[in-house]
Amino acid sequence: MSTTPSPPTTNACGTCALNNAANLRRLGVDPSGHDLVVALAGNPNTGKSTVFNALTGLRQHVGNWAGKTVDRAEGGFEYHERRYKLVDLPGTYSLLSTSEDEDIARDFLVFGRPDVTAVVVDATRLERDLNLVLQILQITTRVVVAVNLVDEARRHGITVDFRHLSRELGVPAVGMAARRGTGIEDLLDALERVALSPDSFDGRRVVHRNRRLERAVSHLAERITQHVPGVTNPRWVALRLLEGDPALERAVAEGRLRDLVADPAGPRSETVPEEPDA
Ligand SMILES: Nc1nc2c(ncn2[C@@H]2O[C@H](COP(=O)(O)OP(=O)(O)OP(=O)(O)O)[C@@H](O)[C@H]2O)c(=O)[nH]1
Ligand SMILES: [Mg+2]
Repeated sequence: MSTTPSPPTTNACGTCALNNAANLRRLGVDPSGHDLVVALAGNPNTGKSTVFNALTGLRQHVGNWAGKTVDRAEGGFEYHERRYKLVDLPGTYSLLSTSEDEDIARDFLVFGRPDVTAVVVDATRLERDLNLVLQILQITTRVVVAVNLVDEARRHGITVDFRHLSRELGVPAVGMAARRGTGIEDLLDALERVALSPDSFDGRRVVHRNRRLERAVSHLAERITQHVPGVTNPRWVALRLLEGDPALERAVAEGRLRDLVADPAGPRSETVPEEPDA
């Protein structure tokens, strides 16, 4: 497990999103001129745009997602002399591919493989919002949970135990009141830690209580890993294939699965963290 971050350059960092530039461009995001790529995800109305503005100021560009009518904002910021590209994903309650917004957010996380994803959640609706966090953790464990609206929560007598939340999820959870700019520094620090030392975190993966489903997912995930060494999220791919996800089925049929889901640096040093049986 590496705890000493090395500067991320395209040549030195095998797992950085920049090595995935072709896929990023296909998704309509040009990462050139940046060292790291950060996605901003979250349920609608949790303060994503407020966080986005607090991080990027006026340095942002607004357009559409490639071939879609859905708005896309991207911008940049610098932190500790590294240039981060920030991509605002559409607000969604899930990633189950039941709407164009969900497709866009999901495809960006799976195929764009950002270095880190900040998931903005509403401190007054944590239970609802953690559903999306758990779904995202199935795809990538390079996650920071930005618990926004803590000022609003306080007014309702709600306090959040961030250390406990972070321990339970296996990734950093930081408190924010983005409208006042509170918590931005903590967010930046957590984004940097996850982006530079992703292997230091052990994001929670859901294990299915249905044994037959769990067996099928594990079996298929193993086959996928054999077929595509370096695949970053074999359990997620397995689950989607079992569900009959047309995009992934097409990728398998056309032999493109490797291009979409594999790490260019080859197999990662860690295995997918598993939970004990519930
Ligand atoms: N009290 C309080 N209000 C906030 C905070 N952050 C955002 N808001 C307010 O919450 C509302 C929604 O914020 P947005 O930033 O537009 O949320 P969003 O997630 O981008 O919303 P959609 O793009 O519509 O999904 C706005 O009225 C913000 O001013 C905060 O930290 N505290
Ligand atoms: Mg918004």
